[in-house]
Amino acid sequence: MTQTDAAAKNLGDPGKTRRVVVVGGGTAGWMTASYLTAAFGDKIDVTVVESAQIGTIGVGEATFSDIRHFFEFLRLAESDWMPACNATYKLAVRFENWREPGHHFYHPFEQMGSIDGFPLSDWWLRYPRTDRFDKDCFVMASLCDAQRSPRYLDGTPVDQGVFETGHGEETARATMAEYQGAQFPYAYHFEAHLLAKFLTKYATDRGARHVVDNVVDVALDEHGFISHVKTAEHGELAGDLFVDCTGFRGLLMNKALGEPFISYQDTLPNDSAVALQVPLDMDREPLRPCTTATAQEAGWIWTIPLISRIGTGYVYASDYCEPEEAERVLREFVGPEAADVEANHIRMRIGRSRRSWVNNCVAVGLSSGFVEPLESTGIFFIHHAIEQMVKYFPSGRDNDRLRNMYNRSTANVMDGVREFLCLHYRAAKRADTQYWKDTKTRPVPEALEERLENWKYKVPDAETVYPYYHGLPPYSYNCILLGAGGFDIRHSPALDMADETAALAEFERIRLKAEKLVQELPTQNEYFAKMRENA
Ligand SMILES: Cc1cc2nc3c(=O)[nH]c(=O)nc-3n(C[C@H](O)[C@H](O)[C@H](O)COP(=O)(O)OP(=O)(O)OC[C@H]3O[C@@H](n4cnc5c(N)ncnc54)[C@H](O)[C@@H]3O)c2cc1C
Ligand SMILES: N[C@H](Cc1c[nH]c2cc(Cl)ccc12)C(=O)O
Repeated sequence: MTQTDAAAKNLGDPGKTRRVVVVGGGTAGWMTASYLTAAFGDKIDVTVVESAQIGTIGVGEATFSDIRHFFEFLRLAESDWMPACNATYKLAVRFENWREPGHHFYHPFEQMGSIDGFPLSDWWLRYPRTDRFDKDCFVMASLCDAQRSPRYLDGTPVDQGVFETGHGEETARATMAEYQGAQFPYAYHFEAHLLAKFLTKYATDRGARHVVDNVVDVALDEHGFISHVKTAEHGELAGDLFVDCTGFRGLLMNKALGEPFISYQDTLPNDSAVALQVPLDMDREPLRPCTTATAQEAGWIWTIPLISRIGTGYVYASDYCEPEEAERVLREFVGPEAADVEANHIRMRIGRSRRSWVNNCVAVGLSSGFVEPLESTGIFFIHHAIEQMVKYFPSGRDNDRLRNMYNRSTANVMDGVREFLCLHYRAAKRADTQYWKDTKTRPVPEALEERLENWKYKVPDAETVYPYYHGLPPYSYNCILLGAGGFDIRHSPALDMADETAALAEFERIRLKAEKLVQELPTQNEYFAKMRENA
């Protein structure tokens, strides 16, 4: 649709927000364009402008289980998008060597039970069945160790309960906020550039305009609102709302509008990464249904199994490790398969924009904020931002209240995830290098210091974790604290007197359910080999 078409559709009404210009064609840009077209159809006019010269970040392949709501909102079933994105399932993050060499534990997608008002983790501290908190309290930990698929070969999902949406699995349409309390049993891994390509078609098939060009200037009016962006070859792109999806550069939000950036670097020092895309033959190599985070001397290496390749990379602190050393460590970790693969070195901007919505500009993705991908939160931030953008969508220009509510919500999500990541380093037992020694003394957000002291006496629960919505449930904190081994946590004194019968029965129920599912479920390799056969 040309700008004149948009005018003809009365899209230029100053009292309405009808023309949305998205600058950037990475995961953030195309997730935003797709979601807005799904939300508002032809009531708004969406244009995406992306540079052919400036690349996307090229990584970002593991997700939260909440991402299911994004695809459902677009009315997409897994069969619609997973094959196009070489996607696999993710049951958990597997943390290796965070406690000591050779040790691993999981942070799974599975609610943790409670007995007589006490979390299962508290009962486990009083009556530990084994030395594996994760396997004793979560069925999924055993499925991860056995590298099982979360679906049977006929496609039936492992836990029917999570799909009771009232609409059937394929057409449920909901936001993350509507599902608080429920817990889907798995998330996904997918190839980032293939997802962007898939969503480009999804959005343009539904009317979004795609302009491949460089934005060379951002024009502000006398009120500091963006009137248009100027492109190298396609003239001016006018709009009512501009979405900055330009990545770490924050072209509109931080450069044109001058919105300050709040760094998290003092508490999260990992500011660099080097990534490899390593070919994988799923007929010969296992497809572990987890994202793996393997601790290293100055950071950690991610391993993300996809249908055709492994996404892997070393996230490290440049104060402790040079890029060349990081690449050497990564290549040694991967082995000979990495020999002919080009490395992608990335400098990460850790922190967030003070505000992510200023005047008529909303930043989404890396331009809004980012923390290292230890818990796969980048795409969750995008998804949350887009849902909130629709929730607080402006009627015109006078929307201070909507903007303020949006900015508070966005800041809380990122500040909360920051705390959760800081916890990983404080809770990690290892202290064998200066990097790991420093994790024990490095400052953390003040509120977290207080929470850490409290958690030594009482496992984390809804009353004692970060109080605002940030995507992570209390059980996630228990997984990290009791998995990483660096904290001595006491059980509640009440459990010295309470009857433990029901708790011990619950541990046995978990053990038997895990045993049964490991016997019944296919491996992820078997599942996707079957899907390939049926294609
Ligand atoms: C090392 C690393 C690992 C990560 N792993 C994960 C993960 O496992 N899970 C997860 O959820 N997230 C992860 N992330 C975050 C994830 O990669 C990003 O959130 C996601 O890719 C969104 O990026 P983006 O679209 O904001 O920016 P980018 O991908 O950088 O895209 C920026 C876009 O802006 C365009 N652009 C820039 N300037 C201009 C201009 N002047 N004119 C026109 N176009 C312009 C570019 O062409 C590009 O299309 C990771 C990030 C890093 C750095
Ligand atoms: N909103 C939850 C967040 C969550 C719960 N468990 C995990 C495990 C991992 Cl590895 C990442 C995020 C979460 C969800 O998306 O499931």
